[in-house]
Amino acid sequence: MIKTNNLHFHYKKNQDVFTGLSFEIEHKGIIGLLGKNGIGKTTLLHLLAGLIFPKAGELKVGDQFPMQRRPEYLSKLFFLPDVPFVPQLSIAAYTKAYAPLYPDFDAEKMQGILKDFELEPKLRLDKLSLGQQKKAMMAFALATGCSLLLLDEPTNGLDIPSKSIFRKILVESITDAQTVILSTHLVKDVENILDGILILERGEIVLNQSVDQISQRLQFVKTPVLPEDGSVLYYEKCLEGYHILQYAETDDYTEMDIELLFNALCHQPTLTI
Ligand SMILES: Nc1ncnc2c1ncn2[C@@H]1O[C@H](COP(=O)(O)OP(=O)(O)OP(=O)(O)O)[C@@H](O)[C@H]1O
Repeated sequence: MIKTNNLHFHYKKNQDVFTGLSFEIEHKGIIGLLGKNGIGKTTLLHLLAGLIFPKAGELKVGDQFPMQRRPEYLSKLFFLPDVPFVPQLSIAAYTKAYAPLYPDFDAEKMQGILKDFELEPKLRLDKLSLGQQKKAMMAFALATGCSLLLLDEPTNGLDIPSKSIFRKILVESITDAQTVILSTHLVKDVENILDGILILERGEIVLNQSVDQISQRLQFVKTPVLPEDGSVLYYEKCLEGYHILQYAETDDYTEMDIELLFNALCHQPTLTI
């Protein structure tokens, strides 16, 4: 479980990023940390990775405090930054040097993912394009078997085929014991693979629910005419007329549109889902 309680953080005085952030994530699986540019997604991942420390309040992952940077926590955690740091090593040499830090590292899995991404282990990491570096590091991250994977903007810089390979590999690789938190402002890139959604807006978590809970409570409907019965929580104009978000009144399942939900919560952060 990930728990923050009254968490405060700023880089510079009088420029607060978080002033009392409190939330809990109990479920495992793939969790999308969504929010606009500059809202604090990377900051939250850095705090979870123990790279920066809370100014006040509590941040706990299971029974560990990330800021203590205990080896037993760090060996179960992998953080993949938006722009990965890569040494002047081949993928194979990097793996040989760093895999021993992760007790559950699966070399076969790494080879399989590299193959899916069409990368040869002999390639030098520092000579790859940004997208290729991200794919190589993604392969390493998934092979670590860490119980917490923090992926910052994982699809940023990937071409269109690589984005769908990434989604497929991620879904196939993750076990029930793992939690992946992936931050993105490209919500369409991760639609359909998320188990949970965390939306950050103006220093607060405005949505923290599983996709199942959201699908049970909300309906996403396209309609030529805007209902005037007060059932509409949020709407956007579209080619077919209106794309509306409303509370589910029937058991009919509708396909979730994360972008519509995200926009609804950015416009009305107090909306109760
Ligand atoms: N090293 C830093 N020093 C000072 N301010 C910083 C630093 N890193 C981030 N910030 C500020 O903290 C706030 C949150 O930044 P953060 O990078 O966490 O946002 P983000 O949600 O990840 O944005 P994006 O989607 O653009 O990556 C922003 O106002 C940013 O300007």
